[in-house]
Amino acid sequence: MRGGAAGAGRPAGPGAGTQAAAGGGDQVSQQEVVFESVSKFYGEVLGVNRVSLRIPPGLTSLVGPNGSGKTTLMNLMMGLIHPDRGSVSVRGLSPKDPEKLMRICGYATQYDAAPRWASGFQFVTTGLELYGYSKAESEHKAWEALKRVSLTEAAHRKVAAYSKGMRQRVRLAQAIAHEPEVLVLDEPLNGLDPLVRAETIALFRDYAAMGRHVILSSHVLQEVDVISDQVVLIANGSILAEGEIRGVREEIHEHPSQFIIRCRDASKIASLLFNEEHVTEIKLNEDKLGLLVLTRNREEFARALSRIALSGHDVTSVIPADENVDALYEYLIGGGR
Ligand SMILES: Nc1ncnc2c1ncn2[C@@H]1O[C@H](COP(=O)(O)OP(=O)(O)OP(=O)(O)O)[C@@H](O)[C@H]1O
Repeated sequence: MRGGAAGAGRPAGPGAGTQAAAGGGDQVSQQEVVFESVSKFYGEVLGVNRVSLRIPPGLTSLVGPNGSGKTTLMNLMMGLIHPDRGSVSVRGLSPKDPEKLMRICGYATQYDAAPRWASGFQFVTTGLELYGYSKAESEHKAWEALKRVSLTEAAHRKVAAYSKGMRQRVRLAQAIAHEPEVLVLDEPLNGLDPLVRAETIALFRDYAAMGRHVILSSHVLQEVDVISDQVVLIANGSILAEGEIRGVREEIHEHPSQFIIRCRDASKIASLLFNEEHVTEIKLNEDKLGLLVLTRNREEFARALSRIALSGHDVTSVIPADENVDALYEYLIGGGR
């Protein structure tokens, strides 16, 4: 199902079973968010490409650089956009049925959407009234939600006077106010100070512990790795790796590096490198003067090649074949640097 992000192949990894399995049982999908071979284009621009994913209840983080497709996946789940190909279902519901979907979903976009003229309390209450709750019910639920995000003191102040972190929290309050089973939050930890961040994460964990879905996005794996039950790494509209963090980290660490070797006798060097345990694949050039080597261990590869050169084989040059892929993995694992 790969879309070939930056040309990366995906090694088989342990994962948490979030990868879509063909013909998954209907009973299971009633409890999951399912993408089946979903593609979405914005005109010529790729949003996501052939994404297949099963997200079980719990806390799942979508992680990837700017423009990788995180918001597109969230908007597809919430029925704000529809796939060009494939299908999406959210706990058995189609996103094309917004009335039912909105009853079980809460969505906080990354945009600072709360109207400045309203107080935090009015903003959350109005949202609930639109869901059909009575005024009294709406006010009660709004107050409870504002309590959950520690905004009761500022509840009657205008949103215009809120800090960035407070505006982030009032949107979270609006998303949780009707106690949805599926909470989708686009970059919800942006702009929060450490104390509020810790409280917010505790709220997510409480939600997840109740068997609900909490699906959030982040640019930075390190921001969400320890808090997530599963992570989904996205680049260029395709899933790079997904599952429990340990398995995903292993996949990243073990992703093969590619090198092009130019040399006099490529067949001989290929046969010597083939004995190395870290070498996963070798392709010989037709001219027999070059080869492409995939290795899981750059240091071992460098040592092996030095040994080969020192034993009299002529190696003209060695160049990394795909620095973009390496840089992407380094970005993901290195905290978005
Ligand atoms: N409305 C749109 N019109 C045209 N292209 C779009 C639109 N929305 C998204 N895209 C493109 O689709 C791709 C995926 O974008 P998306 O917003 O899903 O990524 P993202 O991972 O959420 O990025 P960020 O971290 O910056 O929010 C990008 O190339 C983006 O430019």
